Amino acid sequence: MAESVRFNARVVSTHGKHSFVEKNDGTVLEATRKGKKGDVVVGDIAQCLQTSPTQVSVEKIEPRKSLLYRSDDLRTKPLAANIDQVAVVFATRPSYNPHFIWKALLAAETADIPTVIIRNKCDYIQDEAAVRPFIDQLKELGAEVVEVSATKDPEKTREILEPIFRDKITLLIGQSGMGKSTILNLLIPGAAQRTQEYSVALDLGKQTTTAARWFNFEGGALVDSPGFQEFGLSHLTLNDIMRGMPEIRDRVEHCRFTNCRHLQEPGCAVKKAVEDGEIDPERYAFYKELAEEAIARESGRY
Ligand SMILES: Nc1nc2c(ncn2[C@@H]2O[C@H](COP(=O)(O)OP(=O)(O)OP(=O)(O)O)[C@@H](O)[C@H]2O)c(=O)[nH]1
Ligand SMILES: [Zn+2]
Repeated sequence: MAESVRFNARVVSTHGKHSFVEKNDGTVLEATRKGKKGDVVVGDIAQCLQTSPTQVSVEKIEPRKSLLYRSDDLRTKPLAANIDQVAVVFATRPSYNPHFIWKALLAAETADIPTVIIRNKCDYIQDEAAVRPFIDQLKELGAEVVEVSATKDPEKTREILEPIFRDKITLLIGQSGMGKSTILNLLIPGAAQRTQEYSVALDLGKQTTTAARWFNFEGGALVDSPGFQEFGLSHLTLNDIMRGMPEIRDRVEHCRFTNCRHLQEPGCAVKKAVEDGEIDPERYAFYKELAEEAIARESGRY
């Protein structure tokens, strides 16, 4: 093949310095990025220059329609690019962390990406009473929630999820063990095995695939992210947090001070709503924790 062949291709997985891109015809090629490290994100459209029959060099990344981040104390990492929606999978067993789901909602809201929440394992009917208030609250917060049982009723699960995922690029996230892989494999048989093939091709071993992976699905795509227990938000500002929580955002105009941070300020409409039982104390505690962290970060920065 001529060395000067150039084309655009989708980044379907990243592994440190290496990534894989998929051409329109379905061919997957190994890609390297010269000079710049770590700026290739799953979901990116990469301008490629073919360097061998199986390899390309990424020359440039096309402008992104969206970019979702997650962060820890040390750094902020892009999770996926160009996604249309985030699907958060959770189940009552093993136990879920409400903060994980709230943080995912907040991160997506800040990145201007809609969210759908998938409650899996609804065959555990004995957990129904405990989980219902949480689901009702998610709906009140404006989230779309669907309930499925990927192993007990795969047919129905497919019926519910197909129309949600069709023609869209969806990032799947969830804490470990919630059934994300089961759902992915139900919709795209063999998806989990394909993930391993990438690692084998690069001789990376099974453990090294830690970034997101792209799978074409019915005119759109499912992007699988690694199971993680925490969804860090240290890239958000205090303003992002206030604007990203509907029950805070809707009350700020009634606070006495226009720059109210809803912590110790007198005449705060948010704190009043907590006292009056209109805002869930747990949601306020979640806000307070994130807000205090953001304030500490912002004051440390200047
Ligand atoms: N009872 C029940 N079990 C399920 C359901 N869906 C998945 N499971 C089981 O839950 C366990 C975890 O499922 P996985 O699909 O591996 O979970 P995951 O979210 O991909 O977890 P990680 O691989 O750690 O990210 C497996 O034993 C599944 O068989 C369900 O609808 N009901
Ligand atoms: Zn206030």
